[in-house]
Amino acid sequence: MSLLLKNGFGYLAGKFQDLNVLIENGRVESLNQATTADNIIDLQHALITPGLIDVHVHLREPGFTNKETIKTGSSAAAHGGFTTIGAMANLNPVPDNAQQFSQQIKLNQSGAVKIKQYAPVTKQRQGQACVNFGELKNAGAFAFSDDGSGIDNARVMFETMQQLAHLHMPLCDHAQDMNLTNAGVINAGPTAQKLGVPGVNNVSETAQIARNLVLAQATGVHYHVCHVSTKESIELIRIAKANGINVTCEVTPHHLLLDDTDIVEDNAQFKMNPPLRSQEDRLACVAGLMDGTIDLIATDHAPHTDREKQLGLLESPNGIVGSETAFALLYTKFVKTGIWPLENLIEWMSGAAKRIFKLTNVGQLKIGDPADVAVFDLEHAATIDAGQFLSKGHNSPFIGQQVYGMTVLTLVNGQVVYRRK
Ligand SMILES: NC(=O)N[C@@H](CC(=O)O)C(=O)O
Ligand SMILES: [Zn+2]
Repeated sequence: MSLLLKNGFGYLAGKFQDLNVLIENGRVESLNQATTADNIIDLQHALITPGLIDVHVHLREPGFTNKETIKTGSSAAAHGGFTTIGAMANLNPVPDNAQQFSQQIKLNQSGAVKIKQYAPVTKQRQGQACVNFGELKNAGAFAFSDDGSGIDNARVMFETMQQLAHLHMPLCDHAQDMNLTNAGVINAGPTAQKLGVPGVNNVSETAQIARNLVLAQATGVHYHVCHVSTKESIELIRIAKANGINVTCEVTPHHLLLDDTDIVEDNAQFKMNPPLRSQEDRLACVAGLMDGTIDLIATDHAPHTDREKQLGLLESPNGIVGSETAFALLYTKFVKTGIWPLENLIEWMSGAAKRIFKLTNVGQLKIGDPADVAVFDLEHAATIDAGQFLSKGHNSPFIGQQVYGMTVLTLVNGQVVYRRK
């Protein structure tokens, strides 16, 4: 069976051009010659991109399936145009041994998109005893992360980096020194003061990155910083890169789009970790991406129940959903306004992750590649509506916003995993 995606346009050979993508046996057969196929979908001049890649999501299964499941989380990803996602290990049980990890990989196969599974760095993600890295690499770990928690013990981090350097595996760091967070629930600053809640200082992130950059340099490990959020962190990473340290980092859509001045009342839809920082920090994130200090965009999709998020800033858990809104929000805010070239956004949301994490079996809209493809409607406005989410989580600060660039179609290995009704 062949499928032709007709009358689209996409970025090819350095420019945007009309595309007619022919897919056969799950692979891209040609990009602009075909006129017929067994099945034809007329894209009506929508944008075709390589399937987006999100290296930072929380799928919650097993352990927290009231918040999300592999099925709902991966369907949400497909709805956002993502065809490959990196799933974090803050699950219950934590997949911290080969048997549990293999079980997790099996569970992940029920997903609508390709799921790369992170292994934890320490047993039970407690930051104390390291997992057996070699065993988990062999079981299929794509990278290691204790995401959700920082690793406060420098010796644990140093030994981890030594071993992962040896195994050629990335260490993905949720950089946060728990001794410095001051039990904060939003960014430290005027907004926290006004609302009368404790604030998280920038140094809780940046100090740990500083230490870890030193350790990364000493070990040569690929050190990847998850959801970077402070201007000081970005400046340190900029200097580290200039000095040849093997560091990469990601930024979330919300740290590019929002800052703590957007929090006008006690509303936990604005509570996540790291918190929305100051406007200066937000602008540093945008500048860091544009000058190459920040390598890619990842959503940190972190679903929680409606009930949990109604608890208010002090009591509710950290995190917001992101899979289903990321591309449209960023397209609308930064591309439609002329701030970013469209091809950069596509690179930051797909190609960069494939390159940096050396992802295999992930298509990039090249002839012979697996047909992992996304199609976006740049012409018509839509309103972000939690009722349309396929995620179990509705915890988004962006509900009600008008955007362009909603997903029309998502294919994984040539199979339709999302199609707009
Ligand atoms: N990013 C978040 O705000 N929450 C994440 C964990 C985490 O990274 O803290 C979650 O799993 O809910
Ligand atoms: Zn995190």
